[in-house]
Amino acid sequence: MNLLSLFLPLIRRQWLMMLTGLTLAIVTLLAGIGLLSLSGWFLSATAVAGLSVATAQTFNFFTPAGGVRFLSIARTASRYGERLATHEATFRLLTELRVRVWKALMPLDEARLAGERRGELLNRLVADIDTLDHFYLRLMVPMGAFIALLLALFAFIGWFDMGLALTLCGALLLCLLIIPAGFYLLGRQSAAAVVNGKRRYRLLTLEYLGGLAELAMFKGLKGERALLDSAESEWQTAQRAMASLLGLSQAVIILAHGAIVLLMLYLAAQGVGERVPPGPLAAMVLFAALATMELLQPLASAFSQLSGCAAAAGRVKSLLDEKSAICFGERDERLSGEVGFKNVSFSYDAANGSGNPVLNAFNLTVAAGTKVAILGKTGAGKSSLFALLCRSYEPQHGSISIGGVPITELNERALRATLTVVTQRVHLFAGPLRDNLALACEQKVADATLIEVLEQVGLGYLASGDEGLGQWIGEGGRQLSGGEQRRIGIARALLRDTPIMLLDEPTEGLDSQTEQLMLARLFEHAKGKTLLMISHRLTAMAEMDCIHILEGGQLVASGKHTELLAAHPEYRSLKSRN
Ligand SMILES: Nc1ncnc2c1ncn2[C@@H]1O[C@H](COP(=O)(O)OP(=O)(O)OP(=O)(O)O)[C@@H](O)[C@H]1O
Repeated sequence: MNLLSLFLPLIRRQWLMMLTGLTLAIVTLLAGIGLLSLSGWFLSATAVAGLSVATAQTFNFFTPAGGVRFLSIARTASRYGERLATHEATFRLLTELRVRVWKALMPLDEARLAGERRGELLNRLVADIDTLDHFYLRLMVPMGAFIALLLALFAFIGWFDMGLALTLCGALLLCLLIIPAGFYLLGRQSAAAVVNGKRRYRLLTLEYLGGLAELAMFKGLKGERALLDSAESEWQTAQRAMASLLGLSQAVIILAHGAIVLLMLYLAAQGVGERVPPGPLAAMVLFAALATMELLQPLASAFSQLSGCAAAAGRVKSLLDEKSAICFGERDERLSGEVGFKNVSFSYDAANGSGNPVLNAFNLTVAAGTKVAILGKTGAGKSSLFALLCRSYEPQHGSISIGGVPITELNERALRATLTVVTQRVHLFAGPLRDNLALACEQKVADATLIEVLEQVGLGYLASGDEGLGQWIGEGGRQLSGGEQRRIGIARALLRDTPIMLLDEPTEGLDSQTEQLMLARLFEHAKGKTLLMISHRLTAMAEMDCIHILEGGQLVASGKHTELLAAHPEYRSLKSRN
C-alpha cells in the first residue's frame, strides 16, 4: 500500500518516460523471441529444403535471412533505447521522490526532528529511496513486459496451433503466479533484514566517525568497534541469505523453463496445427519456448526484493506524512521591533505529560529600539525564550508578539526577515568562507562587503590568503578555532539588517579584549534596533536599558545595572563570580 501511494502521484507525472521504457522493453523481448523462433524455423526449413534439388532451388533464403538481420538489429537498438528510457525514468522518479522527502523534512519543527537521529534521516533520504528504484526497474517493467509478451506469444503460436499456445502460455502464467508469490514469501524476512542491516550499519558508522576523537580519548574505541563489527556481520548474514535465495530462484526458473521446453518439444513433435509431421514449424515453436527464458529470469529476483522495497517505502512514507506542529500564518509585513511575551508557559516534553515547565506564566515586554539583557543560571530557560520567538517550538499557553502582531499570524518569511540570531553554537558548512557568510543575506552580496565585515570581527586575515573568500571551511568549520567560529556567527549577524537582534551568549569563549570589541561592533550595528542579549556574565550590562533575571520560569527581578547591583544579591553574586 505504501509503495503504491508513494508511486502513484509520481507515475501520473512521469508516465510518458515510464511508458516509453516499458514499450521499448516489450519491443526488445518481442524482437528476441521473434529472432530465435525465426532462426529456428529458418535453420530447419533450410535443412529440409536441402533434401532435394528442386526444393533447394525454389526455397526463398533471402526473406527469412533479412528478417533475422532486421530482428537482431531491432533487438540491439531497442535494448539500448530501453536501457536509456528506463534508467532515465528511474532517475526522474528517484529525483522527484528525494525532492518530496526533502520538502517534507524542511518544515518539520525542531521538536519533531530532535527525536530523529541524523543518520536515520540521511538513510531515508539516500538508502531507502535508492532501494525504491527496484519498484519500477525490476518490478513494473518486467511484469508489464511479461504480460504483454504472454498475449503476443499466445496470438502468434495460437495462429499455428491453439493447443500449443494454450500449453505454453498456461505454463508461463502458472510460473508467473507461483514463482513470484513463493519467492516473495521466502524473501520477506531476508530482504527486510538486508535493508534494516544496511540502515543500522550506516547509522553506527556515522556515529562512530563523528565521535572518533572522544572514543579514542576515553578508550571507547574497542566497544564501539565491536558494535560496528557485529552490525556489519548481521548485515552480511542477511545479504548471504538473500544471495542464496536469489541463487535458488534462478535454479527454480531454469528448472521450470527446461520443463516447459521439453513439454513443448514433445507436443510440437506430434504435430503443429494441421501439419503432421510438423517439419520446421516444430523448431519454431521450440525456439519460441526457449526464448521465454528472458521473460522468466527477472521474476523471482524482482519479487524477493519486494519486501525490502515495501519496508523502505514505509519509512519514506512515514516521513512524508509527518506534519510540523508549527503552522505559520499569512501576514507578511515589515514589523517594528517591539517584543511581547504574555502569560507564556512552555515545557519541552509536554506531549508526554511529564514535562517540567521551563517557562511558567512568563511575561515580558521589550520596547522597540531598546537594549535588554536576560540573565539567569544555566538551565534557567534563557535560550528557550529565543527558541520560542524563532518558532522552533510552540508554547503550550500564552502568546508571543512582535510589533504587536502575534507571531502565529506571521508567515515564515516575515518572521525570519524580522529577526537576526547569534546562537550559542555557530554551525559552519563544509564549503567556501564566502558561502558561509553570504547565507546570512537574502540578496547577493559583494565580496568587498564580506571582507569588510570579516575585518570588523577581526578575521580579515582569513580572506587574505591565495584563495581569499574561496577558502574552504572544513566540515563543521574544523579548520577554524572555536573563537573564530563564534566570530563568523557575529559576522553573519552584522550582514543582516533586521529590527530585532537576538544574541545568545555571543562572546562566550572569547578573551576579554576580543569580547569587548565584538560587543562594541554588535551594539553599534544594533543602534535603532531592538537588542535582546542572553548572558550569565555582567559584561556590558551598564549599557543595557533594562536587565531581567530569569529564575524558575519567571522574571524575578528587573532594572538597570546600578539598580540591580544595589538591590539584588543574586545579581551581585553573578558579578563576583566573573
Ligand atoms: N531541545 C530540548 N529538549 C528538551 N529539553 C531541553 C531542550 N533544550 C533545553 N532543554 C531543557 O530546558 C531547560 C532550559 O534550557 P535552556 O537552554 O533554555 O537554558 P539556558 O538558561 O539557556 O541555559 P544555558 O545558560 O546553560 O545555555 C534545561 O533544563 C534544558 O535541559
